[in-house]
Amino acid sequence: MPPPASTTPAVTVENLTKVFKAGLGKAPFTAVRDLSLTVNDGEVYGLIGPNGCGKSTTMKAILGLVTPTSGRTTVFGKSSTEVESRRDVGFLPENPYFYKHLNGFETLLFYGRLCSMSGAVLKDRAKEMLAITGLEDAADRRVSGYSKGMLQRLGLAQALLHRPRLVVLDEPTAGVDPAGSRKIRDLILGFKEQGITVLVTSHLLEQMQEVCDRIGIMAHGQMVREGHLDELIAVENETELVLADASPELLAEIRALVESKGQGAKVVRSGHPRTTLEKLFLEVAEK
Ligand SMILES: Nc1ncnc2c1ncn2[C@@H]1O[C@H](COP(=O)(O)OP(=O)(O)OP(=O)(O)O)[C@@H](O)[C@H]1O
Repeated sequence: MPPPASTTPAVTVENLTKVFKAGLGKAPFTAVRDLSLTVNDGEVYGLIGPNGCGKSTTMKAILGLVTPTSGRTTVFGKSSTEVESRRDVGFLPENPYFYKHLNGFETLLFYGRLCSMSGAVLKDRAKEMLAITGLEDAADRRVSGYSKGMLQRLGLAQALLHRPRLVVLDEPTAGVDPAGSRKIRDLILGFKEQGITVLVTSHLLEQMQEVCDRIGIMAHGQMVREGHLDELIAVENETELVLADASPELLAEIRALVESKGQGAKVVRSGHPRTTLEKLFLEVAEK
C-alpha cells in the first residue's frame, strides 16, 4: 500500500517562460511560454509533445537546472531555486552519462556518495536497487559493456538510490527494445505503488498510456491539452462491448436489436479486436 498522499503538490509550474538568448545577430528563442501545471503527490504525470516543444526545458526548470525568464516552479512546496527543494528528488536525464571504467555497483556507490550516503547503508541500498532493476548479475561488469536498456535501468537505480519522493524521468525508454521498455514500465508502476511521484516524458505514447494518471500535451512551448488519461482518450459517444466466443447468430440478434430498438444508436464496427504490434512482438520474442 502506498503511503497517504500529501495535499502539498509534488510539483507546481506557474506561468513558466524560458527564453534562450541566441548568438550575436540572432533572435532569442522562446522554448517555454507561460506554462502552468501541477503534479499531485503520488501520481504519475506524463509530459508529451513533439521534439523541441519544451519538455526537457520544463523539467530542468523544475529541477533548478534552468533559470526561468519569468514564472516560478516548486517541488513539495519549496521553490526550485532552493537547493533544499532537490533533496527528495531523483532525476534520470535524457542521455545519462556514466563513467565507463566503473562497474554497476561502483557507479551506484559514486552517486550515493554525491547524495551524502555512505557505509553499509549505501552498500545495502545499492545492492537493493541493482536487484530491483534486474542488474544484480551485471553488478561487477564495467558499465562500458552495458546495453542501452541496462544503462537506462542503471539510471533509474541511480535516481531512486536516496529514496526520493519524486522522480523526474526524461525519456526513460529512449532507444530501448520493447522487452527492456516493458521492464522500465513495470519499474515505474512499482514506484507508483510505493507512493513515489513520477514526472515522465516519452515519445512512446502507448507506454505513457499504460503508466500515467494524467497527461499534459505540449506544443511550441505551451500546454495545449491536459487531463486525466481516461477522460482525454475516451470517445464520449461510443460504447465498447467485447464478447468472447459469440456465435454468428448471437451477433446477428444483437445487430437486429440495435436496429429495432436502438433509438438512433448504430453499430459502428464489429470484428475481432486487434492486439498491438508491441504485444505481438513480446509474445513471439518471449516464445
Ligand atoms: N541551452 C539552450 N540554448 C538554446 N536553445 C535551447 C537550449 N536548450 C533547449 N533549447 C531549445 O529549446 C527548444 C526546446 O528544447 P527542449 O529540449 O526543452 O525540447 P523537448 O521537448 O525536450 O525535445 P525532445 O523531445 O527532442 O527531447 C528546442 O528548440 C531547443 O533547441
